[in-house]
Amino acid sequence: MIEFSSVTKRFPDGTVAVDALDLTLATGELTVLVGPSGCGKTTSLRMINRLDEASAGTIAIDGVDIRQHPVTELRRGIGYVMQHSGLFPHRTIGDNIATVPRLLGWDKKRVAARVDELIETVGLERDMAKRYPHQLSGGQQQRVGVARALAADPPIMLMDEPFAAVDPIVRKRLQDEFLALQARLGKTIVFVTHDIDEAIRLGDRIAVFGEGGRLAQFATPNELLAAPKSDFVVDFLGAEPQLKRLSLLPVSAAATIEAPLIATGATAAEATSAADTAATDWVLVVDGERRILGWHRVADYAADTARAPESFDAVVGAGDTLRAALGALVISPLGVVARVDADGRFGGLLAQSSLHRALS
Ligand SMILES: Nc1ncnc2c1ncn2[C@@H]1O[C@H](COP(=O)(O)OP(=O)(O)OP(=O)(O)O)[C@@H](O)[C@H]1O
Repeated sequence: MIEFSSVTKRFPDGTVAVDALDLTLATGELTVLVGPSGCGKTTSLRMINRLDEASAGTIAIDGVDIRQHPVTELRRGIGYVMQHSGLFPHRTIGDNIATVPRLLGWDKKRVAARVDELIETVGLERDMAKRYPHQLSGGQQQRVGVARALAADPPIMLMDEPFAAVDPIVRKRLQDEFLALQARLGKTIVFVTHDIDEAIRLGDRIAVFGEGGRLAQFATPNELLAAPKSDFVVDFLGAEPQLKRLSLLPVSAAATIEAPLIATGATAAEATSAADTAATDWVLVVDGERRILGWHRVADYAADTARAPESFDAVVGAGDTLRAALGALVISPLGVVARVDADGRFGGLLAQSSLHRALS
């Protein structure tokens, strides 16, 4: 746990970068500090590893004031990923990653094994260890930056806009990989960005900073989008907060509605009864494994039970988000989306009311 208590940072020229910050960052969570330029995010981050010293207040890690230990000891437990990767340009990738383990006096074999392991962990090729930073793409350099910060397996990681310098497609890939990595490693991460969408994607919790280094709101992404505390936060969240919420919620978060299902070869009476129960004028046809074969209007089916079903493509997987469900819903001829499991078996129907209830 990292705890800011009434922390203020005033620079010698009088600039108040952080103003009376109270903030508790939970162990094992990824907390994002987000806000407009100059609002004190980086300064807050740099105070945790004492690259900047607080002018007033205290910062404690697991209940111990960070000033109680020598700085070198403090930093040993804190990985730091800088904007633009901050790699040493004249050292190879391997040597860059090995920086902290060597400082800690690990023997050569252990350092080499750790470098190999980390290069793979962050999704690079092993032979890249011999290259120099300028021989890598921006995205690859950022991966090396992450590997270097992870080298001594610190419990805490500070990340200052680590993915800001790469294009949106690479950024999204790095974010996905990083989320998968964090799911495995469970580090306590403090992540600075000015990009609210990145904050929403990555954060377990988000601290929104306002002008003058004051905390505007601290909440989970869903809480933030559902109940922004001030006009400033509303503005900062940007357009379509409800769509952003849908992209955070899994399909499983929405209640399903009654589904008019029939098996192939069902009688007209069975189809009518299924449709009546679900208050529809159509039915979905499933096979013996509950895989969707298509749909019929009940009236058409009653006239000819041998007719081929219409195709039904409005389908989402259980692991998809409600935003994907909404995308499928708007092009669904029946105004519903079917949830299916990994084997394509029917798992329930969602309608607009399902999404509405999930958001309210
Ligand atoms: N060494 C310094 N001396 C004086 N003022 C500083 C110093 N470092 C930062 N500041 C000021 O403190 C304020 C907060 O800066 P900080 O870098 O923490 O903001 P930020 O939210 O991280 O901004 P950005 O997103 O642009 O990086 C700014 O007004 C900045 O100009």
